[in-house]
Amino acid sequence: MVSDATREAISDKVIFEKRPAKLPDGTVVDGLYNAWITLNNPSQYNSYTTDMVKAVILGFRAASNMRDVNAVVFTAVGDKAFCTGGNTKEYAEYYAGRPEEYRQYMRLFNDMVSAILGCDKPVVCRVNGMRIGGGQEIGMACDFSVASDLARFGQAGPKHGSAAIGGSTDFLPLMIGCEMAMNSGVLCESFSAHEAMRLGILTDIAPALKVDGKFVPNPLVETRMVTDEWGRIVHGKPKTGEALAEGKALMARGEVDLSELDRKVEELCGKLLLTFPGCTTKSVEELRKPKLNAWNMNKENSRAWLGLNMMAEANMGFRAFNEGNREVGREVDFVQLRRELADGAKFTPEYIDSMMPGVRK
Ligand SMILES: CC(C)(COP(=O)(O)OP(=O)(O)OC[C@H]1O[C@@H](n2cnc3c(N)ncnc32)[C@H](O)[C@@H]1OP(=O)(O)O)[C@@H](O)C(=O)NCCC(=O)NCCSC(=O)C1=CCCCC1=O
Repeated sequence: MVSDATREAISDKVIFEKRPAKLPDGTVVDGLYNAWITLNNPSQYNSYTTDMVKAVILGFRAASNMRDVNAVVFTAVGDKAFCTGGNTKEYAEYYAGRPEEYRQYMRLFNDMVSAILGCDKPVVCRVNGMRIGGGQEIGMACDFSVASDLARFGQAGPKHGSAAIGGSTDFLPLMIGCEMAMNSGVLCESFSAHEAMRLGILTDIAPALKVDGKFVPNPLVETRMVTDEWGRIVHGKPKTGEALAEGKALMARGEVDLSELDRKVEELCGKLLLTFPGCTTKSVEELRKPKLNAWNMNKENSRAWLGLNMMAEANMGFRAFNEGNREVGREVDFVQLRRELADGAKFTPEYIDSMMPGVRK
């Protein structure tokens, strides 16, 4: 149930809140609200469990129907992660080897993405930290994203036994271009908030590190618009060498403060408030169409493939992440796997067990 209460937990790990709407200058507006839907699973980087997916759907549907709600803010607890996708513990310990149940789960996941894309209010993703895997997918389904400049963005599928077909393969080519989409969706190379902004998946970024009481830009990445010796833009790329060491030292001295992120999110919601509601909804609906069309074209096939893949690579990859650790690693030995598959290895339970990190010395 979602009521008009100001704040309530709609599952043990999702909070629904109606916060008073504000004008762009911060003045509170009586009788109007923004609905905040907050993932609350910080110890697992705000990854979503099945129950959380159900609650997110409920939250979006409820906010969509509330006539006094201006916009929806989708965010998460803490400053580490917005969301790192599906809960790998649940994937590894429950869904691995259960293709039909995972297919049912994917009905819910698809409904979550569709609930965001079909929300009758503009949706703002408040990116409080890393947005990875399915987290990136539900984030990109939102209409606007405003991020902490310490956040990182990327996919995990092909490293952990999945494919980024819960939205990213639909949205990324449209939003950042096919080539960078390949980089992210296949190689799983993550990018910084500065790079994400430059590539076009963020509306704005906010400094989040305070050193000696002052905000400083992310000290781990290059923030100047400069090129390397070969003429390639390095803005947003990780610093290296001495600059990186200095950046890390600054990071260690500072503290994370998301107040500037909150100010920017409220300001954006305030700008939305100063528009005709019907015209804004229509504009949002139209501007969503490229994402929605791509999503609707592929989501059912993707669901079926993901279900069956829980017998093979997902079974192996998510278990490897879940059963591995920093010492033995959390990925399979891809070269060994490829060699053995080329020799005809089958995805039997014994073979999957034997591929867990640290099992074969
Ligand atoms: C790269 C990471 C996101 C961050 O790495 P790092 O900063 O080194 O942190 P970790 O030590 O790895 O993680 C900290 C603790 O959080 C737990 N954690 C992180 N992510 C998850 C998760 N998704 N589910 C459950 N728990 C998670 C981690 O285990 C640590 O806890 P511990 O107790 O062990 O200390 C890295 O964390 C990472 O790669 N995470 C997994 C990302 C991932 O594979 N996500 C699922 C992708 S697939 C997906 O989302 C899909 C969506 C719909 C369609 C189908 C699909 O596959």
